[in-house]
Amino acid sequence: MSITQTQPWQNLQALATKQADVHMRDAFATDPDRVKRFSQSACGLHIDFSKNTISDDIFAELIALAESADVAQKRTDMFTGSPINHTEQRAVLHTALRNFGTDPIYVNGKDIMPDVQATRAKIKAFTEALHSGEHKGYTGKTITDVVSIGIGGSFLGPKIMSEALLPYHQHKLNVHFVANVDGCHIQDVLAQRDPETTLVLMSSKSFGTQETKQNTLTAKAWFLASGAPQSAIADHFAAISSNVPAAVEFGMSPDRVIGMEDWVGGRYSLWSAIGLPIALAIGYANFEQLLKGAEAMDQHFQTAPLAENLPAILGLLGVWYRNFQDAQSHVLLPYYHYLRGFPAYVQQLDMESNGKRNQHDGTAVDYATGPIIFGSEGTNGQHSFHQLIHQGDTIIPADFILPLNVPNQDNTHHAMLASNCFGQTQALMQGKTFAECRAELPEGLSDVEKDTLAAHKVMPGNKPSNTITFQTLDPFTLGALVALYEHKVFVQGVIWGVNSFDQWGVELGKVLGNQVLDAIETGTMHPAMDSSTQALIEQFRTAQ
Ligand SMILES: O=P(O)(O)OC[C@H]1O[C@](O)(CO)[C@@H](O)[C@@H]1O
Repeated sequence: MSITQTQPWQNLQALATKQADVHMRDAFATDPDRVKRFSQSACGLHIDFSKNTISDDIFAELIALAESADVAQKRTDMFTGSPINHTEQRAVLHTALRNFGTDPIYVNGKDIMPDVQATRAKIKAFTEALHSGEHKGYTGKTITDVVSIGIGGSFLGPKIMSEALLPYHQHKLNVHFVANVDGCHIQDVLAQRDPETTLVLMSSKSFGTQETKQNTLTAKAWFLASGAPQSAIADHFAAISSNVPAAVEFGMSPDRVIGMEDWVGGRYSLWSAIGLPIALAIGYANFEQLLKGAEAMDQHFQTAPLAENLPAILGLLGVWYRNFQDAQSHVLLPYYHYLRGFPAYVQQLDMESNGKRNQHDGTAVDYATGPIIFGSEGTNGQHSFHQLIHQGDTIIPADFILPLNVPNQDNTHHAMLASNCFGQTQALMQGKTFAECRAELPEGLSDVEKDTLAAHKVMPGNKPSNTITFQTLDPFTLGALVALYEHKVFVQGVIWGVNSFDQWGVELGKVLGNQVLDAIETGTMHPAMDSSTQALIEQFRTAQ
C-alpha cells in the first residue's frame, strides 16, 4: 500500500487545509507553552521546533505516519545489518563504524566488529606515526603536509569536519583537500608543497573515480619530477578504498592502503578510514570523540519514542513541508563560521540519498521526495538570499544552527551573532502586517503612496524554522549533529519508500563524459552524440 493511502497521510492532507488559515503568530500569542511542547534535547543538542506551521494534531499525525511506515522496524533492519540497500544488495552500517559496544554485528553471517576495530587501530597508528614524526619522507624529513585527494563523500566529510573542528587542530600537520579535476586546484596546492615533506592521501571507495585518479596521477608526476625515486612512492603516497587490489595495481604500496567496507556509503563514510584526514588534523583522540558523539545519537535514535526523537522529528517536519505544504527546498543556516561548509555536506547527504523517484518495488512515486538543500553561514546569508526566504512566494523551511559558546569567544561578536540568528527566526515566524508597515510610514506621503509602499514592505511571516543550539561545537557534539541529519534523511527515505543508499543517477553523466573525453582526444564523435554536444566539442578542440 502506498504511503498516500494510509490514514495518517489522509488526515494530514485534511489538517493541511485547516492549517492554511492559522498563522504561527497567533499560535504563539494564544499558547505560551508552545515552545515547551515543541522542543527536545539529546546528546548535547537542543532543538526548538516550535516555529513550525504545525499544531499538536499535525504533530501527532506525523508520528502516526512514521508508525504506519514502520520506521522502527526499518531502523532495526539498518542497525542489524539487513541488506536494506536492496538495489546494490548491501547492508548499510555506517553506524557500526562508531559503535564502541561489544555486541557482534553480522553481515552475511560474519561479525564485522573485529574489522571495524582493526580499521580504527590503523587510523590511530597512521595518525600517531605522522604526528610523532616516526613516519618520515624518503630524505628522512618529517612529513609536514598531507594532500588529501578525493571527491564527493571522500572529500566533503573529511574537509568540512576538519574545518568545523579548527579549534581542535593539533597543528602537527597541515591537511590540504583537493577534489575537482580542474587542474588549477591540484596545481595551486602542489605549488606550495615540498615533495620531501608531503604525503599524498588518495581516498576513493570505488577506486574508479576519474577526478581522484587523475589528481593522484598529477601528484605522482609532480613528486617524481622533483627527482624523487620511484621507491619513495611508498613513503609519500597512501590510499583508502574498498577496492584494495585496484589501489595496489595503481601503484600504492599494499601496507599503505587502508580498506573500507562496501556496506559504507560514500556520503556516510567519514566515520570509516575515509575520515583519516580528520584524525590527522585533530588527533585520534578527538576523532574518537567525533565517533562517540555519533554513537550517542545512534542510541538516542534507536531508543527515544518518536515524539521525542530528534532525527524523527526533523525528518517528519521535512515530510510535512515537502508533501503537505508544497515546499521544494530546505535551507541550512549555520551561525558559526567554522560550520560554513555544513550545508554543502548535507547537500550530498540528503540530495544523493533521497533524490529518488521509485519505491522499493520499482514503481514510480506519485508524491514529492527529497528537497533541494542549500545554505550558507549566518549572518552572511542574511545579506544575500534571506530576502527571498522572508518575502518570496515559496515556503523554505530553515534550520538555524548556533553554538552558545565558541572558543576564544569575543562576547560582543557572539552576542550579535546569536541575536541575528534568533531575530531571523522571529522575523520569519512573525512577519509584519500591512497595518504595521503603513503605520510606520512618514506623514508626508499620500494614502495611495502609503498603501503602495506598505504593500511592498509586508512580511507574510508564518515561515518555518528549527533552531538547533548546543554549548560548543566540540568533536562529540559535531558527531551527534552529523548523525542527526543522517538519521533524519533515513526517516524520510522510509516514509517515501525510496532506497536512500544507492545513487544510480550519477552514472550516465560519467559514461557520456568519458565518450566526450574520447571525442575531445581523438576528434571522432560518438555515433549517438547530439549535434549540440558535437558542436561544443568542436568548439573546445578548436580552442586548444
Ligand atoms: O569514493 P569514490 O568511490 O571515489 O566516490 C566519490 C563520490 O562519487 C559518487 O559516487 C557520486 O559520483 C558519490 O556517491 C561518492 O561519494
